[in-house]
Amino acid sequence: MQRRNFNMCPRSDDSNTDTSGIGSGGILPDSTSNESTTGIDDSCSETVAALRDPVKLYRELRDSEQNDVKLTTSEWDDLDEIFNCFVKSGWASNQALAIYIGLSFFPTAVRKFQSFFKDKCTGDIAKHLISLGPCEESERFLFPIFVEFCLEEFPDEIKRFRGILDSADLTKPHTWFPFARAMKRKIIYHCGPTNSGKTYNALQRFMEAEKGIYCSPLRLLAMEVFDKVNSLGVYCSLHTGQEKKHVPFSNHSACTMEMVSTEELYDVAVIDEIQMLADPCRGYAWTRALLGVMADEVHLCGDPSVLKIVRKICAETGDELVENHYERFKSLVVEGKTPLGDLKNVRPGDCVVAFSRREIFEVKMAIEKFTNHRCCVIYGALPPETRRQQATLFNDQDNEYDVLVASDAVGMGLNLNIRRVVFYILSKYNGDKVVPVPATQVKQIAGRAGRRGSRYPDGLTTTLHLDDLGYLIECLKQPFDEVKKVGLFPFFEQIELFAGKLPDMTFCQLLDKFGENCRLDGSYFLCRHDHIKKVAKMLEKVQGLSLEDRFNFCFAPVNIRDPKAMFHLLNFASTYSQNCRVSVAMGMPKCSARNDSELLDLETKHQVLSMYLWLSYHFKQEMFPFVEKYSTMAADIADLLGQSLTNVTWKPESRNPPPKTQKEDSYQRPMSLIKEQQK
Ligand SMILES: Nc1ncnc2c1ncn2[C@@H]1O[C@H](COP(=O)(O)OP(=O)(O)OP(=O)(O)O)[C@@H](O)[C@H]1O
Ligand SMILES: [Mg+2]
Repeated sequence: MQRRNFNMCPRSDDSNTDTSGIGSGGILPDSTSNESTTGIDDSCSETVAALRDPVKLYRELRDSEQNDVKLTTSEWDDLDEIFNCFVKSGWASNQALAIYIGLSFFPTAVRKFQSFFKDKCTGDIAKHLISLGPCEESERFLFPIFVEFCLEEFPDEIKRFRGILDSADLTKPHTWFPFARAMKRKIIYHCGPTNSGKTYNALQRFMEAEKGIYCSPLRLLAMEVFDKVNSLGVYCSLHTGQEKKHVPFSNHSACTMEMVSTEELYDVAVIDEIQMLADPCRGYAWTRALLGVMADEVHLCGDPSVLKIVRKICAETGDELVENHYERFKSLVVEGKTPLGDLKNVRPGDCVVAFSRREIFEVKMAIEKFTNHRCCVIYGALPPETRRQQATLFNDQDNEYDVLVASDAVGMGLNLNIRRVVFYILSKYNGDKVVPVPATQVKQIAGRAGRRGSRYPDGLTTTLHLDDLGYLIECLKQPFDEVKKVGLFPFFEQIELFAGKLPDMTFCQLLDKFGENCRLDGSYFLCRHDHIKKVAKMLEKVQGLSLEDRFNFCFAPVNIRDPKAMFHLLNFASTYSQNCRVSVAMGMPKCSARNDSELLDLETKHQVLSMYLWLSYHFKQEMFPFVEKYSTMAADIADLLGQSLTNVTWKPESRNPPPKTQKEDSYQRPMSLIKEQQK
């Protein structure tokens, strides 16, 4: 492994080699005389101490007898204070990483060094240090001596920590895919705003190719491409975490990003929504696809935010990069002077966007109560099949469902007959507090209005409240932020190697340790994995799972805030660990939901079945033998959900309501007009 690259301490790996360049640099002629074992109260000798070669200085201390230096009590206290400062020094603890003294071991090492120093120090050194006091300069004086001390005293600790770091090395990720590196790939970046034809053009090449793969950010979009391509006469299969539809004789496939193979050869690969490289949670899947897919032509579709970093990555991989820039077919118009004001003013083709399940239903019910419009709904907890059914209902002209109420789940890539996007609200709960919706997301969602080829080719957008209009305009005007880092997450093999160095840790502790110790190049970040850790923690009580099984169970698609879904996942893992065939212990609902808790129950039931199907494709299939039965059940529940949504007449609840009390500095929105009306 390469040595860590730090500002100071360019030591060679041989701990017996003298260190040049550590410390103040000015080295006096060799002075082996141990002249000052008694106190020398002399500023000249203090300067001498400052200038001495730390390596030699350490050796002298080490080889000297116990000191008989005479210091006053307050001077000893001063020395302790200096060491207290040293042990807290961020600079010193970071520099110590260069010799593989880890952050957790650093305080112990410093305390041992402190005892050693107080036992052995000579008067001139002690006085010099005391004269510096607890400050950066004293840290810089002590550090190189500390380095020598550690190298001699803690070789095992250093070796162990070095092993850990070596196994948590995520640098140079482009070298992880030697087969893709052996190819001369041509990367075509379709770069532009929403509704500019990026995906359309990439798909043209995809369909012309002998063999192609389309990688989607969402199951729903993969299904849309699967349908579209098959309808145009190109046989195409579908491969998502939960579903494999093999179309006979097909050479084309539409998959979700996580499912793309880096072992199969393709002529054309399409990686859609490439800006998701920077997604804090799922970014690693885009990075893996970009670095690893084995295709002669790789088409990337997305906004310009990741263009620079893609250029950098292509320079590292040696791939040729072609950039195709696009403009929006028709510009998006903000209805500047007239916010909607009242939900009574919705018109056919409007999509009202809210960010919680409760608000979505609140809006739907208000519109249906106060107007003659009927609303379809799309939100994240709905199965893709139900979202698609709702989208079709909305797109279809021959019915009364002419308004859509949706969450940000509508934001990516979908082509809907939307004339105007109306933001009911421009803040959302991020799991911690209520924050303004990020500008990139606002643009993405507003970009759903006025799609080319739809019934409304001219797109409009506005807000319900006048107060929010300024923020909407600001978001649309903002240029795309340039992304500096893209996501990475270790493969199982990397975690396994790491676990080998820390055999007594639970999987959850391993993930924490990996996060603390992993090394990354400047263009990469480690993706957030709180979700995985939460599942790992729950599965700790399940005995008998191999590390690989645990790893795979932790990636199962589960809503960690839904206790019922978590309970089922725990059951699946327990049954699997006992080597028994896994089934779902759950009754099948007979009719559509009559109230909100029944609707929530349908959503959960579908998620549980969907999780089962996912597990069946990620574990030995014979352990999950009821795939057909549960697929049918899942489809039936998706239908029931669709029926339920058209009949909603009750007051909905949030699945995960945000805390009631809001901090004063958090984003506040005006109360909805409907609520005011109701008051
Ligand atoms: N050359 C074209 N001929 C006919 N239809 C087109 C053409 N280009 C794009 N379209 C249609 O315009 C709509 C928007 O195109 P597309 O989905 O490719 O946009 P996009 O830039 O990928 O948008 P987003 O960023 O939202 O994904 C689609 O319905 C697509 O079929
Ligand atoms: Mg697109």
